[in-house]
Amino acid sequence: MQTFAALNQPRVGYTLNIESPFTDVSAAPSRVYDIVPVPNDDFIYDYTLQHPNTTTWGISFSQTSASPINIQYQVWFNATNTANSSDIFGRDALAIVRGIDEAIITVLNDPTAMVKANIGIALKDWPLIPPGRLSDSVVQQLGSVFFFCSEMIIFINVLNQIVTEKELKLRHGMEVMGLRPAVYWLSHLLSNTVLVLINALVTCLCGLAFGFKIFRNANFGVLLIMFFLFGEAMVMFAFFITTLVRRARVAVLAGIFLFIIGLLIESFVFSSSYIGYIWWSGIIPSGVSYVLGLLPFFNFGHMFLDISSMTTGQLDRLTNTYIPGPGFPWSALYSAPPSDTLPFYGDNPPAVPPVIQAWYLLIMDCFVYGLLLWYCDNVIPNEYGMAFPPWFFLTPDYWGFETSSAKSTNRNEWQTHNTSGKVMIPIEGDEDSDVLVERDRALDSSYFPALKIVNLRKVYRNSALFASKLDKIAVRNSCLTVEQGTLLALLGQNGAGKSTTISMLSGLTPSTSGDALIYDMSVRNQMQRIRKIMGICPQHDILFDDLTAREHIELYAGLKGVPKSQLKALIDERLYAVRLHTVADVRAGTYSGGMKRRLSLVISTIGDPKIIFLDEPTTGMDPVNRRHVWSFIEKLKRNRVIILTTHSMEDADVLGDRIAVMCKGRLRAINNSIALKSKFGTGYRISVVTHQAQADQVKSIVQRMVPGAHLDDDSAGALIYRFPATSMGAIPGFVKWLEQNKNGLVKSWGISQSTLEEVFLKLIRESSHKKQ
Ligand SMILES: Nc1ncnc2c1ncn2[C@@H]1O[C@H](COP(=O)(O)OP(=O)(O)OP(=O)(O)O)[C@@H](O)[C@H]1O
Repeated sequence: MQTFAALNQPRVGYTLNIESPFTDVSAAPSRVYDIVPVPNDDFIYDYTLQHPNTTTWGISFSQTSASPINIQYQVWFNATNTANSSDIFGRDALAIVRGIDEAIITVLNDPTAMVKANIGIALKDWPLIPPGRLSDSVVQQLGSVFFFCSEMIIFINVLNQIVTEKELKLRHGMEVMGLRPAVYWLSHLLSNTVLVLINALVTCLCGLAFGFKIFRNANFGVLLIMFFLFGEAMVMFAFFITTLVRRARVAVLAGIFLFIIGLLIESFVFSSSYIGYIWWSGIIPSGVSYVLGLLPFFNFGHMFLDISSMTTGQLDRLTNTYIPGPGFPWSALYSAPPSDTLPFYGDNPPAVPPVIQAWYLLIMDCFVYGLLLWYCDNVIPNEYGMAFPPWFFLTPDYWGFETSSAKSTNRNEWQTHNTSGKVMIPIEGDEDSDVLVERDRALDSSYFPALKIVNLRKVYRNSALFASKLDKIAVRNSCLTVEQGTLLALLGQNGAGKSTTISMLSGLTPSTSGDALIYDMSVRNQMQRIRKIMGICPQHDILFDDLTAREHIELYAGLKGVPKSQLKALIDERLYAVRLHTVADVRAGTYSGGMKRRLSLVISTIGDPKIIFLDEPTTGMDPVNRRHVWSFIEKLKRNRVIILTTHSMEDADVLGDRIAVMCKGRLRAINNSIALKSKFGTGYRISVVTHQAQADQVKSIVQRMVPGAHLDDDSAGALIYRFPATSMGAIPGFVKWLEQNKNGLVKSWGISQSTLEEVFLKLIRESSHKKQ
């Protein structure tokens, strides 16, 4: 055998271990050997039965006579090793037989050996033994891929869920109502940590139930923590990615892309120990493994390989069989896998780090992605363009240490800052006198009502870098004031700038220039404080389909810090007020459009806000419920400021203490309903029915009593007059005359005032003729 090994060494690398490592037949081999001598034939039988699939072939020599020496040998092939059976019975068999023959002839030709031998070959069956567990080798080779996939389901779900909340503006809705970003992320982290833990536990228990060696031979805690840390690192990785995308569809696609990258790494790198350990072989610069350590699936694949090679065993590339590993106790975490479970690169095993390092790297991944999430979430502008500057973490405001300017506003300084030297929109020749008065009031440095808007302007830029003709000026230097206890109704066509005004005042979008003071707090730098006293009913309902009306109120009451003891009474009272009490425990996803609006309205009133923004709150409401909502809003007015935008003239007429009409981003008119109707309306319409013969007489009386009266219609004694607003003073006397002559000169009469709708249409018509 020595001669056989020596002759074949240059060809196939076989070496003979003179000192047999096999003395105890039940001891498992601890590494891959080449050719080893064993005590006798029985040893081979027993060994093969106890350690299936660990040998390919054996040779048994026997001496049948002493003189001349007869040597007989039998070549036994392991028939259970089906992977390359054709080689064993074909090419390999011939090669081995030829090799042994050459060795014997060499020995016989050695004059010093004095050996005479006949060569005889006999075939013998290898003991038939059950094949090894196929499933173990599959787990060894594909386990990291399989278990990686189960974690990726959570990863993609996190991406989809968070970006959907962003897309549907649910997150911002909650933030405007007082939710802190840290609380938002922590709640997601907590719920996903529970999911990850359950997933890790189920994976380990299933692995044990199916009897995979990696689960039976490794410490349960080690596996559980490995799956858990991997899941957590993937969740943090997903959180970070959500800051970079705005659409749920893009997020899912990004998730699938990363899933495929991870899958490739797991299946091509870590399913083979030869490639899996190459990072520590010296062939690749050592820093590469640390950079790759930023990918959670790299660390997971590495650790899975360590554990599986010490539990399931190692694939012997020579014999294509698995050599069982020594197992993976907890203590094995602190050292590198034994070198005989590692592949060799040349003559050297790789310098693999301790197994626990993969844990440390996974924990590091959690912190790195947590930091990136925190930074990007603050710096990357949201859907509305709000973002902190890149150095936000250096500002005391961010950390809650309010600077004196953020704590309280010096009214004089604020006023000077927002007016002097600022570009004011030029006053047009025919600017409405009320608008001019309103502007003066806003610029008055001694007048500070609950809400004061000065020079507020919003330009939606077409390009982030430079101004262009395509920029959209949504609000043109608005100046407005609103007293506490009043409701200002904002009217305007689609695109007039109403929602943009509300968005700037509620901190959803930053203003381009100008500022507003809400109870002496600036919307530019004191939004956190303003949010504590603010409620908003946004234009589009921000509701969770799976929550009931009651749960919505509980959620927002929690954010607003409403005491639990007041919660039940609050829910009952508010839901009854808008007639949602009968569906308090029904999921909001099943509500009609009008019901959703009413729930959004109720939400905006939670926490006793001092200022409430209602953006088209009555859209889609039937006349009955609209009246309930009117009386609810009417009651809310006391001690508050309410800003209401609407397309319903009725809403504005009934609720608005003052009505402001916006056209193309500019304030065109502002006053109470009666004054607006008088000023912009067509005045009064009076119809007088007389005898046809006396019509001329009545006409001359009207012309005398109401000089500006305009006859719109005259048919068969029915006269329809339009009295301009300027002739208001003459109306009482004329009405008196009509009553005195009723049943005489006058058969009957009627009077009606211009509607707000007529006023609105007139203002819009006039505005469309003006140049911007
Ligand atoms: N995010 C945005 N990017 C670019 N332009 C915008 C954006 N939001 C609004 N605009 C534009 O600004 C103008 C004012 O829009 P805004 O939504 O404030 O009008 P509105 O009066 O509330 O209209 P509606 O009654 O339809 O709600 C519109 O021309 C609109 O197209």
